[in-house]
Amino acid sequence: SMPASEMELRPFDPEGSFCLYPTSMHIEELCASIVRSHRETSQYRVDELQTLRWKIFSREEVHAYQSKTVDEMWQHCAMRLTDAVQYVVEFAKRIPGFRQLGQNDQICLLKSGSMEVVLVRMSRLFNPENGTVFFDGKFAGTELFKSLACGDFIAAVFDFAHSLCALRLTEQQVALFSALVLINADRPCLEDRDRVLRVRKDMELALRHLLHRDNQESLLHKLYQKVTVLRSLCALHIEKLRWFRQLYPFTVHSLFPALYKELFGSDIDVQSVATL
Ligand SMILES: CCS(=O)(=O)c1ccc(CNC(=O)N2CC3(CCCC3)c3nc(-c4c(OC)ncnc4C4CC4)ccc32)cc1
Repeated sequence: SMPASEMELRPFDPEGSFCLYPTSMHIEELCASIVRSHRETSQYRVDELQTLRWKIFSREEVHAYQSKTVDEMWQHCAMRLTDAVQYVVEFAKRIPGFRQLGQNDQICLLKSGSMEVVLVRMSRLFNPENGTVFFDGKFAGTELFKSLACGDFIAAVFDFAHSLCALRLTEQQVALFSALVLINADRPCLEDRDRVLRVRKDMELALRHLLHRDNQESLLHKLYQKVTVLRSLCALHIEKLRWFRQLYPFTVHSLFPALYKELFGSDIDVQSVATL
């Protein structure tokens, strides 16, 4: 988090909490704009997920998933993931300041951060009462993903969703935390780190402002701890992806063109997409 000294340096009048950096928005407006972007780009609203809680996969349906080959189940999951990643791309494009970054830095932040945001959003899809997550239209337990042959990874994903769920974040807090996860000035692939850092500082201010307003400042360090877990989960994910790609090179190859054509539409090499 930002040391107090830096807070003083920033042009910032306590009354209006007006910050002069690129977004030239009041922090209140910045919060409202990020929350709106999150709502507009969430595949499911929280109240919809509430009404769907009772829709759980039957034994036969679970068995059908478990009967898929490793290759088929990875393809199926990849499609679900690619849908989710496309919504995250839309969210990113609506974050004030993101579109003002260089094109390569926008792609760099998305390549390195979209999986982390998918994981943050997954906590909204998680039902802690029965440890299931909303996937493919119903709620599924870890056993549904057995044929992925990544039991340890899926268990870690569910554990993370459970632990984030336990913080009982509001939609606004999820929105601002997602923006903070995405606008990360430490990504190795960045070209203009300082520009990203300025947008990042606005995201930090917005989150601190919201947590102060919600009288939940104690959440801030818990959220920063979650960022470390996110990083390790994504590293584990990339390990699994590499393992899978060695086993099924053609499956992965057929997957990627759809992804980067859809999401990035620029001539980045397939290798870099694989690190998504
Ligand atoms: C991105 C395109 S790509 O570069 O071609 C690409 C890259 C990686 C893969 C393989 N990983 C994968 O499929 N994963 C990983 C993760 C778990 C950790 C993060 C997202 C995940 N999660 C789910 C999943 C859910 O898994 C438990 N539960 C609910 N929803 C979802 C999806 C968000 C809709 C569904 C698949 C899925 C495939 C394709």
